[in-house]
Amino acid sequence: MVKSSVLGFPRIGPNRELKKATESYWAGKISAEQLLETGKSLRLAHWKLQKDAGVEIIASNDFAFYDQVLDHIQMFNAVPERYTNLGLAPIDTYFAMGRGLQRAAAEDSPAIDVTSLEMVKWFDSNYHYVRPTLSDSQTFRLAEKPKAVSDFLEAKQEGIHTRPVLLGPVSFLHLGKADRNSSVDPITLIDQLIPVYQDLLQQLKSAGADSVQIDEPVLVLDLPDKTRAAFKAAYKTLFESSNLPELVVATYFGDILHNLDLLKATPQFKAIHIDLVRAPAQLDDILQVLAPTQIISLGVVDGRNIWKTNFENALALIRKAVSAVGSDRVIVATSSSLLHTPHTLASEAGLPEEVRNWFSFAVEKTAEVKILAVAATAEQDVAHELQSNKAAIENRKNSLRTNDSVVQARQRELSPDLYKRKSEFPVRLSAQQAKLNLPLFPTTTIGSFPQTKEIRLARQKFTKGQLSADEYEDFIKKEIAFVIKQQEEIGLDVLVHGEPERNDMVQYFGEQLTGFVFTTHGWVQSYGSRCVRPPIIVGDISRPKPMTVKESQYAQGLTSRPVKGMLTGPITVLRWSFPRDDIHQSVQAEQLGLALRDEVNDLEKAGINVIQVDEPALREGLPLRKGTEREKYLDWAVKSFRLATSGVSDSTQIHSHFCYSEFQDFFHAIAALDADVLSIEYSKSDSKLLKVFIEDAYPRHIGPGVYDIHSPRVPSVEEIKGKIEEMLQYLRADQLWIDPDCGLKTRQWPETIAALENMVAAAKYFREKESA
Ligand SMILES: CN1c2c(nc(N)[nH]c2=O)NC[C@@H]1CNc1ccc(C(=O)N[C@@H](CCC(=O)N[C@@H](CCC(=O)N[C@@H](CCC(=O)O)C(=O)O)C(=O)O)C(=O)O)cc1
Ligand SMILES: N[C@@H](CCS)C(=O)O
Ligand SMILES: [Zn+2]
Repeated sequence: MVKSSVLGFPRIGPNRELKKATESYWAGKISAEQLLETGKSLRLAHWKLQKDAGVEIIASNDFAFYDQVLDHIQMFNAVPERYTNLGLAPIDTYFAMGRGLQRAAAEDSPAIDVTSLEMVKWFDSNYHYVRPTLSDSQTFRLAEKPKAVSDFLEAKQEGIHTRPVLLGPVSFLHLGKADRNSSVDPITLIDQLIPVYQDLLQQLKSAGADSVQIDEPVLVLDLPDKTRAAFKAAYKTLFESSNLPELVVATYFGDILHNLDLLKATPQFKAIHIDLVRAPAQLDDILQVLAPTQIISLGVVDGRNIWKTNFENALALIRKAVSAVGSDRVIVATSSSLLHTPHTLASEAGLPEEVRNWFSFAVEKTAEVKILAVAATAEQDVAHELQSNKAAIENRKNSLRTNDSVVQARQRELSPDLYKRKSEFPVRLSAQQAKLNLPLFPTTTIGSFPQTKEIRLARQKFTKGQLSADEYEDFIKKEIAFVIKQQEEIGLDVLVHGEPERNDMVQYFGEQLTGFVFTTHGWVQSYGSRCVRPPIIVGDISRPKPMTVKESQYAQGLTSRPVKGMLTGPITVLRWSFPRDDIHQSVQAEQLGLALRDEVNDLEKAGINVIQVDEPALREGLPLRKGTEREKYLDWAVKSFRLATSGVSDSTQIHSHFCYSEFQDFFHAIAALDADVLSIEYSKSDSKLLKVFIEDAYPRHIGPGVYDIHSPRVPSVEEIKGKIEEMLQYLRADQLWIDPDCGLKTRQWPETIAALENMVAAAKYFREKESA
């Protein structure tokens, strides 16, 4: 019998119960016990719904209060000393690593001030994980009550037999980094880590787990030889241990053909899971190398998008595997964890019926794996489901909703001059300076200011019709006026309007463009308690009318300082939405580039002289492996940005922003954007990262972030001065801008003002020093 399997389920709950409970706990409104209770009820609900759907292989330990990698850091006692020293309860140590902790001294406790561990993107997704941060004297020790074991037992107690999921040792180390003041290469710690896995796996076996899913997603990457060697040696040692459960190695987000020898060398894995949504062509080769009793787990239901699975295509792959190895050695599965998909379509009352029938969220995908597993050997038992799937796929293919002849005609007429600014940077810079007259070390922010409870509530009231359009507009105007006043008082040089009118930097644009539809409950976790509701691209995209001009123009009218117009770039809108899978993403990016070009030009016409086009997702879109695909991607991605930004005059200053600092592997593309000013995330990075700007003699302006915005802690003036000093080792004073790592929407006002005041003071110090 072909079994069905879900590699992991979204944990936030149908109504973001986890987010609400976690934030309430942080605010001191509920106890740790109440938070743990919410976690437990979500886990049980999610296991139960999978069981009720008939899924045979259900994951446990896929739940996390903040992040699953952070869970492993704590489970292996790989917690840096600066957190263990604080004497906090385990759950608070956990959150301190996730989000930092700053607490004033009280009678019975000293002051606490720790930054968070670095958070980075999980492969090419919009999810962030907490990076294992390891020291030269690193040791690992299994927690007394490992979470993977207690979660397994919790499910068992409810009569649900699960397959625990662990992040594998090679991925754990490969995704980690050396702590500051350490230089350890994480993968060299593998021999110390393996005994911990041995112990954990044995404990899981004793608890009753017959099989464990061990995720080694790094197998889809180009791995250095030392990491490949570590994989072979680590699993050789593991498989020599007695009393282990069966191990299923899971890979996702790409093919593993370039690392196939590693799997050939480890035939003891009971099963191999592969992502056939991303890389269907790998199936043939994998089938060739399966060991005689090894099982193949086929990831045919997309864990990264919301489209209904094309059952006919999926069944073709499943049948191929069944005929090669027999039905008992085939599992039908989600391509990856369903973490990246919203909870259920059942909550979406507002979607047009035609479109709704094209989608499948986590609950519906859970049903899909089961239907496909049954269909593999007993098609007639699910004939009705197969028929309605076919009808939905056909309906989407033939829908008029997807085609807009005007957009398509405009795309056919694009000429090379649309991608080029009028003059080179030096000419533009003089024109911009003449207009803006900015000091050395100009200060600015990245766009958003605190999205307060009042702002969100006002928007909610407006959406529900409890506030009229005029009332809402007045409310937003007041917010903008407040933000402008604060910035003037703080002494910033280039101001922003603060983005109070935006629910999210992508959703807001999607809502104003044709070709998109929206959910009301389609939340997906982005990091920690933060969620996003990605819009869904269903058809050709265009901009019926200006999207941001009113707010920017209003803000500019309130001040004599320049106000930056603020847009989200084509690649970021594309990647943080659920894209179409029926046309190439480059076509969608081009449509977005054109829509944004119109907006940039309209902003300029409205008197906005500085325009920022955020592209934080540019890096995420980079194919995970090196090679020609990367260059092809970068070519169309850069073009879409240039299409959006090249229509302006020399004196209009184009900024772009990236909240990551890893440019090394595609710096040429960042340079090719030809933006006048780049702001990048930097505060938690090694200063050597800036070397790339010197090596390439980067001529334009750069604002590496001087403080972390994910944490409520306020950086001191001295701390910020230290950062600027570091930057000056690599960047010229006349090209350096001073700004935070990213937008301030998740912060509260008091810490925002305090941090920005310190930032401005630090900038002024260098400004004076330079002109002395
Ligand atoms: C810059 N980042 C972003 C990413 N992806 C995006 N799509 N957007 C981004 O900004 N990826 C990388 C990073 C990740 N960073 C963040 C930072 C912050 C958030 C965040 O704050 N998310 C909010 C939800 C934002 C939103 O859509 N808000 C809506 C709805 C608000 C809401 O919950 N309303 C309540 C009622 C009001 C109340 O009680 O508060 C409700 O509907 O029940 C809005 O503002 O209107 C979050 O809360 O998690 C995400 C990613
Ligand atoms: N302008 C946006 C960029 C976030 S990446 C903001 O400030 O929130
Ligand atoms: Zn950012």
